[in-house]
Amino acid sequence: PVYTQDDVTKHRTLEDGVWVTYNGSVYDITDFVAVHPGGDKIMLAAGGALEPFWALYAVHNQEHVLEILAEYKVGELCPGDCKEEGATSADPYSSDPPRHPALRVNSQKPFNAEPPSEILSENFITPSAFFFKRNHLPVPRVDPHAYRLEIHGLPRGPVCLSLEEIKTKFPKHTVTATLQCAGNRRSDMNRVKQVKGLNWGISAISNATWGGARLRDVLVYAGYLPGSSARHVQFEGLDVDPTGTPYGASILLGKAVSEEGDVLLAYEMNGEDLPADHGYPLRVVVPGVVGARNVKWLGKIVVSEEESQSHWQQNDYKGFSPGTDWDTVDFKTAPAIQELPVQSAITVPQEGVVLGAGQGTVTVQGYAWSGGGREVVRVDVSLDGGRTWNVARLQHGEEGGAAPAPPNRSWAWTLWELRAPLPPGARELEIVCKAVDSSYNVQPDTVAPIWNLRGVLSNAWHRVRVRVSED
Ligand code: HEM
Repeated sequence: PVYTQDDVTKHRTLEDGVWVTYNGSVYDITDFVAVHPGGDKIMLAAGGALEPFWALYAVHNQEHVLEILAEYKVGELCPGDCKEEGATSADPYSSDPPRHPALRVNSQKPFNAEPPSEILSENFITPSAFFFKRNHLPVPRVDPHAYRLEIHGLPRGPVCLSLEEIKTKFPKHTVTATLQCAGNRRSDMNRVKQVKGLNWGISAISNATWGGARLRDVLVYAGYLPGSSARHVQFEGLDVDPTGTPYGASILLGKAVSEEGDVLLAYEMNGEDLPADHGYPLRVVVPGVVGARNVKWLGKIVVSEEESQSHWQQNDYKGFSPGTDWDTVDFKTAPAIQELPVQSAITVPQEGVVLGAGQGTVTVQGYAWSGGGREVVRVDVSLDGGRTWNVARLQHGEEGGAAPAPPNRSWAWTLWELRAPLPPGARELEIVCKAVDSSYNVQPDTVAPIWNLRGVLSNAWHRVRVRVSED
């Protein structure tokens, strides 16, 4: 039999059956779940594809694993996008791409979702399927042959480039860079007092290798010369609201033209064409700068004396005092967020888990990152709510074969780990982490003093409470 992705997605529990797909086939693995050597992690794949998980857990790249899987085959997956025709209703989201069911969805339309945090720190490079998705509008379907990028505001006059020209006229450059949503960890602020915005956990952050043309090279081609009075580079997406207004944002021209800014017009993510959710066929990647300025489905660039006048540049993505509320806020008084502050969070163990005292040690893992290319120089971890501290072992990209980042160009996150003896007799641990960047910026210890009405820039010490069993 042939099954659609929808048929597979319906099978996500032991009661309804657990189905997965692999290489175009469908498997009913309900009976295998209890005997899986890797434990109940297998349930993360329920209703979706195995490939992105097996990219994380390379132990599966062996023949005997495929032999086990073959025993559970029940049919084929409908090739291509087998959505029922006629469903192309007036819904502007009807052409959104399929997504992996393991993502934790914060909003379906527009699609906003984060990966389960326990898998976030499994790999230095986040597989694209699990990279957090933050869309403001429906995903535009762009024909790569008809695609054109317009560039305005430079001496050569309006310049228009096809995708092929962007790929062939300019050298390809790759950059490994972490993107973080301004609202990452907003749920911590919500616990202090309700804010407006998607209730992101700790996983609205991910790391990928991006490939494309340098924005600098494209601007120089369009006639950019130092000394112009322009200060900003505005970007417009091809994603539009019902009135036809596109998503828009801007960055400083200085960042865009700097030899060391590494700003890309990216057409590749992790060695493949950009996925639809990440801006196919072309997006901006602005390393060290808040996700919101990394405009996807890029249609237009304007070099200007002015910032982008878009809603998202002017009336959103700004920080305010904890004393400012929706009656008193004046968005004109705060600058648009560009570089983000130093951040870290604990991905393992998860809140509420029970550790076995018999093991004698606890392993704590997480991520740390800072904006503006500032390197993470230290991560401190406490097992007792912040009274005593240990220094975590940092894992920069080099262990994965990446070259060390030059000074002030640490665009990628740092994963870290601490293995420490369990404090004797402790029945409960309050695990805390905090990172230090190369400018010796530190994270604030509590959320309340940095609370703001939009719930952005949430970077207080991350705390996770776990219990220790008696055995
Ligand atoms: C039907 C799908 C799957 C099959 C047939 C399968 C099979 C296996 C097998 C045979 C091993 C032992 C490999 C060895 O040591 O030689 C293993 C280990 C493991 N699996 Fe899976 N697996 C599946 C899905 C998954 C998924 C979706 C995940 C994660 C989300 C996962 C996570 C793991 C982990 C972490 C281990 C390593 C455990 C350890 O190192 O002790 N597996 N799996």
